[in-house]
Amino acid sequence: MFWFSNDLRLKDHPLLVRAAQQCQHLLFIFIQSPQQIRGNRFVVSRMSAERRRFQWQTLQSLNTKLKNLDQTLHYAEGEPTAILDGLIEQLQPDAIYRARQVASEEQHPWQQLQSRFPNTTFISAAVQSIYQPDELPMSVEALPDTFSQFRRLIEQAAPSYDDAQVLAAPPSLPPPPTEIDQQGSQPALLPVDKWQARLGYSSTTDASEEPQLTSLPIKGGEDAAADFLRAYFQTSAASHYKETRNALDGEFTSTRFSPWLANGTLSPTQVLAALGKYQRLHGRNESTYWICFELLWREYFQLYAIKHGNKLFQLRGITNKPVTGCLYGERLARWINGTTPYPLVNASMNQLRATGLLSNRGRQIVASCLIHELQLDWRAGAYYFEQQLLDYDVASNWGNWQYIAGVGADPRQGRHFNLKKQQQMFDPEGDYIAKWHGDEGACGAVIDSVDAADWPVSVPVNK
Ligand SMILES: Cc1cc2nc3c(=O)[nH]c(=O)nc-3n(C[C@H](O)[C@H](O)[C@H](O)COP(=O)(O)OP(=O)(O)OC[C@H]3O[C@@H](n4cnc5c(N)ncnc54)[C@H](O)[C@@H]3O)c2cc1C
Repeated sequence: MFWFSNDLRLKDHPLLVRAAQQCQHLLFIFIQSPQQIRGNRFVVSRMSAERRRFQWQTLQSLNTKLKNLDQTLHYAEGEPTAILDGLIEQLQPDAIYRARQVASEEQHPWQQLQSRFPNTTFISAAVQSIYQPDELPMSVEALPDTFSQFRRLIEQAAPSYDDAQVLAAPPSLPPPPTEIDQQGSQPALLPVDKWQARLGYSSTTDASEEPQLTSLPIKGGEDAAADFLRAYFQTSAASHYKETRNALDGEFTSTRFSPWLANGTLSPTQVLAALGKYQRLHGRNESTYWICFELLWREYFQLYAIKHGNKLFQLRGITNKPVTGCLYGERLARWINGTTPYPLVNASMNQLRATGLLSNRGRQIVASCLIHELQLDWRAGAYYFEQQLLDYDVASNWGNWQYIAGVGADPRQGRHFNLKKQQQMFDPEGDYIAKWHGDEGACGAVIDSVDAADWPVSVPVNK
C-alpha cells in the first residue's frame, strides 16, 4: 500500500521507486482528513475552496500519470486511521509506504497504525527535504535554536547541493491488488475519477480560473510544476533573485515554486538540479546562492517541526515565553477583509483572499500587523493562512508565524515591521496598494467600533 500525502509526484521519489521494486501489487491511496478541512475556534474552515481546487487538480494529474502506468489513485475522505484500519484488515498488506510527515497531526495515524498492526512493515522516508536524516551533521533533537547556526553547520558538513541528482519516475508499476475492485465498490475508497463527479469538479479546468502572479498560471500537478520550473530558469531571474525577492508583486521577482514544493509535485532536489544547470550555463552569484539559502530555511523549519512537536501550535511557541494575544472578532475580521487602517496590509490581505498567493514580504507585513498593531493571538493568523495559502506547508507556516510572534527561532525575539516604512520601501508609488484596492476599505485611525466596556467609540469629526 502506498499512501500519498504531500509527495504527489512520480519523479524524484525514492520511496516510490523502492515500493515499485519491492512489491508485487500496489494500492495507491490519498486520504483527505475531515479534520484538515473542518473549522476550529480560529477559522470556519482550514481549507479554502481555492486550495481544494488546487489539490484536486494535483490529484487528477497524479491519477493520469498513474493510469499511464496501468495504475489508479484511490481517494477517500475520512479519519485516516479508521480508513486504513479497515483496509489493512481486509487486504493484509505486507508493507505500507508513506513520505515522512513532520507535524504531529499527520504523524499521529501512522504511529497508531504501527502499534495496531505489528506484523505489517511501515516504511517511511524524507522525500520532501534536501537531506536525509543521516546526511545531517546533527540529530533532529540537537537542531540549533537559530537558522544561522543550522545553516553554518550544514554548509560545513553536509553533502553539497550543487550536483543534485534527480531520480527518474519508475518506468513501470506493480498492478493494484486483485481484491480492489477497479469500479470502486468500496464505499470509503474510490478511484479519483469517481470522486471527481461527487465533489463537483470538472475534468478540465478553465485556465483563466487559475490564480496568476506571473504570466504563467499556478496550476496543480507535476507537469505544471515542471513547466513552471523550466520557464523560471529560461529567464535570467535567478541571477537577480537576491535584489528582487522582497518585491510585493511582479513577474518572477521570486521563484514562486512554493505551491508545488508544498504539495510535493516538485521536490527541492529538482529545484537544486535546475539551479545547478542554470549556474553552469550562466554562472553563479550571490543571487543564485540565495535561492539555496531560502530552501535551507524550508529545510530548517521541517526539522524544527519534528523537533518541537505540538509546541509548533501553542501560543507560547517553543520558547514558553508568556505572550498575550486576544481573539477580538472585529479586529480579526478587519484584518481578513482588508479593512484595517493600513492600506498596505489591506492590499496584501485582498491579494491573499483573491488568489491564495502572497509574497514573503507581504506575509511578514500582515503577520506583524496582526500581532503588534491589532494585538491578536498569532495562531488566528496562522490558521487563516492555512485556510488560504495555495502553498500552505505546516512547518513553514507555523514556524514563520512563531518567528514573527517572537516565540520561535528568532534570536531577536520577534519582528515588528514599521508599516509606514515598509510602504515607502516596497510600494513607494502606491501601485501595489492601488492594484489590490488597499485604500478602499481602510477604516481610518480607529480600529474598534466599541471600547472595552462596549461603549461605541465615536470618531472625532473635523469641522
Ligand atoms: C507568516 C508567514 C507564513 C508563511 N507560510 C508559508 C507556507 O505555508 N508555506 C510556504 O511554503 N512558505 C511559507 N512562508 C515562507 C515564504 O513566505 C514562502 O515560502 C515564499 O513566499 C514562497 O514564494 P517563492 O516560492 O517565490 O519563494 P522564494 O523566495 O523564491 O524562495 C524559494 C523557496 O524557498 C522556500 N522559502 C523561502 N522563504 C522561506 C521561509 N521564510 N520559510 C520557509 N521556506 C522558505 C520556499 O520553499 C520557496 O518556494 C511563510 C512566511 C511567513 C512570513
